[in-house]
Amino acid sequence: MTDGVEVRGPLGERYDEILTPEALGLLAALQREFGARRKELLRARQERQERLSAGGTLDFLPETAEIRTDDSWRVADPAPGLEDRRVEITGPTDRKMTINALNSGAKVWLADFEDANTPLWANMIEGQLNLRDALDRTIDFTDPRSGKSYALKDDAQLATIVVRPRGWHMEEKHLLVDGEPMSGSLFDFGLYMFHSARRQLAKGKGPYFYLPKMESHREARLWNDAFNLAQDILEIPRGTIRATVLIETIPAAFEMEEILYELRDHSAGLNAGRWDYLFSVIKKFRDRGADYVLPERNAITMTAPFMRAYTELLVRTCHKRGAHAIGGMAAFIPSRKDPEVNKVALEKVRADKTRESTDGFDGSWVAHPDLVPVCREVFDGVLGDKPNQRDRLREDVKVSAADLLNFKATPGDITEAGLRNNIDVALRYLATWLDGAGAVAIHNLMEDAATAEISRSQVWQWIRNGVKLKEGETVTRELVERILEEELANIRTELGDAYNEPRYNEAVALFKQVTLADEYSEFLTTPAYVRFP
Ligand SMILES: CC(=O)SCCNC(=O)CCNC(=O)[C@H](O)C(C)(C)COP(=O)(O)OP(=O)(O)OC[C@H]1O[C@@H](n2cnc3c(N)ncnc32)[C@H](O)[C@@H]1OP(=O)(O)O
Ligand SMILES: O=CC(=O)O
Ligand SMILES: [Mg+2]
Repeated sequence: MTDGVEVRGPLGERYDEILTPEALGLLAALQREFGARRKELLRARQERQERLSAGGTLDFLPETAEIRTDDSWRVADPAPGLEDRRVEITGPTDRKMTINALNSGAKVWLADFEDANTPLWANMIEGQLNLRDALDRTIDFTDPRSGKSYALKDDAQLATIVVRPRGWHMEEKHLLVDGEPMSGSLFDFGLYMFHSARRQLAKGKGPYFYLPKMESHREARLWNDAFNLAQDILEIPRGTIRATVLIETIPAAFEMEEILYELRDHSAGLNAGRWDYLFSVIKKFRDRGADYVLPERNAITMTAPFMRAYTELLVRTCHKRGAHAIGGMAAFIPSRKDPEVNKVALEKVRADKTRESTDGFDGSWVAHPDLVPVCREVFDGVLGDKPNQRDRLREDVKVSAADLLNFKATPGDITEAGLRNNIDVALRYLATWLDGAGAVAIHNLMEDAATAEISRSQVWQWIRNGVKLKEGETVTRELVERILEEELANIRTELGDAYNEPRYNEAVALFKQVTLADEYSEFLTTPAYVRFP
């Protein structure tokens, strides 16, 4: 037992290999050093929210202008395995998907403890075991249901692993340090560092991370300090870690350059996390009336002026500082059973990746192994043999604060079908999440924590602002409750024997909590997490 550390989660098979006294010692050191600062930064988010709800706005920070105008600094050179990132596959860390993702032909695998993951204790610990086993090449297994066997290809053919820990808002309630639940971010980061950093270095790569849902450069500084402490404790040189930051909140879009600067010795660039970005826009301006109400989710595309402003600025900022700019997730999922669905998905993804590669992104994300070839082909078209296009400076891009906040120019409506879709998708997703899976295909689209946040937040915002549907009816609690019952009945009929009554009952309760309550829940996953043992 490590002093002051209490493991509250059950100890499954081989958990002791992950929760060693030395690993717990690193977690305790990280939590003790940074736990209070994390809470302060979360309070700062709240204060900014209060200012926005009271009519304030967002702008580039005057106090950091010097960082933006100083042309002399650049981020670290790309680390081994991260020079060429033209295709990145994302996904959860269960055993089968770990092998499939590593074998997929993508350059990078984002091993996800965030949007695509339900933070069940078992998922968190077994995910770490799977990552470690993959590095030791002891992960081969046979699926007991299908009988299919899985094995890793040769190391040279495997994707580079980049781990995405949970965001700063999440806690790991199964691990108490001095009586308090520790930060989920530091838990995921610390365990991966402890078990996998040296293994990665032995393979000529390194401990690499994707950092989610940040709202300010001060949060990036916290990560940078955590990197330095972990590297010092583990006696790994500072600067070994590399981290790509997801720009996926609207406040962070105003601090891209400062975020790169804070992490410059550890930076591996920025990624345009479009789904959480949309969620953040809705969340931050949720109380601000009609001018801030976006069209229904499926109507908002990456060509909406405010989305273009954000992605164009991201490429410009990254390349100015020598950093990679990585594109986001097109949600269309291919099908091995339905050729028409497959064709549509491939066309949509091709169009999305074509826009990104033309804009100057150095690579992009896919959600499924069958999308790797199309993404690779599109980026091959602009990159050829070059590993990236960081030399495309995009000095033509001029983006103002008003461009980033230009929500009014977004084409699209709010219809009853849009409201029904938000309710239906949120219910199905919540039932899946509560069952332990954080990503699922619904109506041929990938759904994860970020997309579900958009659906439930739109419902809350439309009620709060008394939005009128295109058909004429005003969105009220009563209307949402009526449609909820209707959509639930449809799901029950469609699923038949597979309908899981208790799970859906729980999903309904959670949905009501996060859409009908006066008070807005900052994150869907916070009240959802309370429902786990
Ligand atoms: C907003 C954001 O943050 S985006 C990033 C976070 N979201 C994600 O990462 C989602 C990643 N994608 C997924 O989880 C999955 O693709 C899903 C849940 C959407 C669909 O999965 P499935 O229903 O299993 O798809 P499907 O049946 O077509 O899968 C075919 C095979 O590909 C595998 N596969 C599918 N997606 C992935 C993936 N992302 N990584 C690894 N393997 C995958 C499946 O395991 C399956 O393998 P098998 O043939 O050996 O059994
Ligand atoms: O994490 C990615 C996103 O789009 O959200
Ligand atoms: Mg996200």
